[in-house]
This record gives sequence, structure tokens and C-alpha cells, in this order.
Amino acid sequence: MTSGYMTISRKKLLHNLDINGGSTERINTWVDSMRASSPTHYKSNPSLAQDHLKSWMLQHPSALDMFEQITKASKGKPIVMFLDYDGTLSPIVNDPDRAFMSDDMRETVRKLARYFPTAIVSGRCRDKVYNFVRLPELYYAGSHGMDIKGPSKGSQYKKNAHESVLCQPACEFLPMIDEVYTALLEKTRSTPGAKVENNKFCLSVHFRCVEEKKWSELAQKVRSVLKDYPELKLAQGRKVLEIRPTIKWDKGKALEFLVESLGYTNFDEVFPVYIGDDRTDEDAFKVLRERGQGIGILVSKIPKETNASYSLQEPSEVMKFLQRLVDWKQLPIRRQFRIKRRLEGVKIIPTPTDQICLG
Ligand SMILES: O=P(O)(O)OC[C@H]1O[C@H](O[C@H]2O[C@H](CO)[C@@H](O)[C@H](O)[C@H]2O)[C@H](O)[C@@H](O)[C@@H]1O
Repeated sequence: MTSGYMTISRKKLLHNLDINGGSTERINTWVDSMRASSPTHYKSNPSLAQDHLKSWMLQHPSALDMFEQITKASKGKPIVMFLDYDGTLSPIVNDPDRAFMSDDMRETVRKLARYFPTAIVSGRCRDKVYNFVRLPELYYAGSHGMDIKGPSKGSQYKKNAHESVLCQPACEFLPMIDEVYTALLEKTRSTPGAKVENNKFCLSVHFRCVEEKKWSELAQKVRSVLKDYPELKLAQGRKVLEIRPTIKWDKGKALEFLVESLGYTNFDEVFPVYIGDDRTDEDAFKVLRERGQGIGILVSKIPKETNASYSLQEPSEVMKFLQRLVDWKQLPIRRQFRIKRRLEGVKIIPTPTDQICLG
């Protein structure tokens, strides 16, 4: 696919940004990448946006429209759910500390987890994302999958009641991350709107509230700190620079680890569904695509290069999709209940959900 948006050095956008080497060129690449995360030419040319969206949607159709195809593709295997947090379960907001999920979304995820083992996979620190979601029956993989913990209670999917899954492959980086956090706080203090977030095993430098003309200056400040830490790498999310250890661990590896933790020795035994909106979610989409197992769903309103197979536009559509999974799973149970009641001579009045499910 070719478009103004797509031609902005896609490879550079999807891969990690280089920290070392010739500085001016490097900073320009960073700033190009920062700009590309908000493609303004779409705003000035809405019909171009529509055309791109249409052709992109042919390749990445709505997971809601393709619901039957998705459930058929699971071929009766147990579905395991992986959900990113920001931009997937909660809408993107200016203040990262106020990215709350709605009560309706929480209730939907709670119901989902009754039927499918469910994990939250986030760039945030695990405790922070837990405080937003507040469902102890889920698995949580914080710090882009570098901090994984199993359900604390209430999950029928917990591998062993006495043993909680724990995986922290970047422990040795903790002192370095703290040091860089302090240095970045100090360096970026004079840039209005910049915010540094400590995500325990990784860091985020937010520029959503920084004026665009200051992005280059901010990138230089971040680079001036990171150049002394070749053990760290930089990637970009939604108006955020993500700093992580250079270990071979990401959301894709976390997904594989979690499938195994659930007791499935063979990946082929399950049907993982991963829903996410960010570039760091691409690592998980890639694992699923390369293995030819499960499906990836990208949450996006605009065309993006992705390894996901399907799309949803925003968190409200994610909620609808999760609810449909719950309804689909409940259908045989409800059918049995209806038959039993009919045999008992009770007249059944179909609920709106029954009508949707039963077509
Ligand atoms: O993997 P995720 O759960 O999607 O986390 C990725 C980053 O999400 C958060 O930042 C994003 O959401 C903020 C709140 O809506 C928004 O202000 C920011 O611009 C987005 O990039 C989070 O604050 C980061 O720490 C995560 O790494």
C-alpha cells in the first residue's frame, strides 16, 4: 500500500530508534517518527483519509463484522485473551495518571475472564495497571511484558493454587532504570508538558502535551541521557518515547510465556486472541502471525502498518467484541436452560442478548 502516511520511512517507525551515532541525523529520525504518530495531512484531506481507510479495512476487516469467522477459526480450541490497556481498554487521554477504564468495560472484562483465561499486557508498571483494572482474577504482564504475575484469587485458570506465576527477566536493570529516570526527570524539567513515567523495568517520556516545535529539543535531551546507556533501547508509542533494556523480551515473548504458564505445552492447543493499539503490541501480533496461531486485532481509526489480521476502531468497539465473545460462550448454556424451562412448561421471553445471539 502506498500513501503519504505509509511512505514516511516505515521501517524506522516500526523498529527501535537508534540511540548512538551521528546526532543530528539521529534526532531528525526521532522527530520524524514522533510526527508520524500524528499524521496531520489526513486532517487537511479527509477524502484521502477515507480512501486509505477503505483499502486498509479490506486487509484488516473489523473483528466485529468477522466475528463468526474468528470463532470458527478457533476450531473448538480454548480461547486465551490478551488485552493491552491504554488505547484498548481505556481511551487515550492527556494525563497518563487519569487513563481510567469505564465501569462497563471492567464488568465486561470480568465476565470475559469467567469464560476465557485473560491477561492484561501493558507498557505500564504492573501495580499501576492493576490499580486501573482492579480484577484479581486476571494475569498481568506489566513493563511491556517484563513483569508477569498470575491471578491473586478467583481464577479457575490459575495453574496451581499455591504457586503464582512470576517472570521478571529484567531484574538486573532496576538500578539503571531508576538512575536514568532521575536523570530524565532533571533534564526534561524545563520542557513544558513533558512527563517522565517510571514503569519499573522501563520508562516512558511523554510528549503528548509538548508543543511540536519543542519535540526536537526534547528528543535531544532524551538522547543526551541515553547515550551513556547502550544497554537501553528506545522505541516509540503513541506520543511517547519508550525506554527499555536491550534484552530479548517483549510483549510477544510474554504472550508465549503466559500460554505455557496456563499449562499448555503446545501452543497449537490454544487459540490466543491479542488486542492492542500500539507499536509495542506488534511484537505479539508478529508471534501469532509467524506461528499461524490465533489472531491479532489492532485498535486504530487510521490505517497503520501492522501484523494484526483484524481491526477495531476504539475501546468502545473492543468492549462490544468482548461482550460478543461472552454471549457466544454463554449461548449453549442459555439454550440448555431454555430447553429445560420449556420442558418444565415455563414460557420463555427472549432477552435482547438472546435475540442478538440467536440472530
Ligand atoms: O501497553 P499499553 O498499556 O498501551 O501502555 C503503553 C503506554 O501507555 C500509556 O501512555 C499512553 O496512554 C496515555 C493515557 O491515555 C497517553 O497520555 C499517552 O500519550 C499514551 O502514550 C502509559 O502512560 C505509558 O507508560 C505506557 O507505556
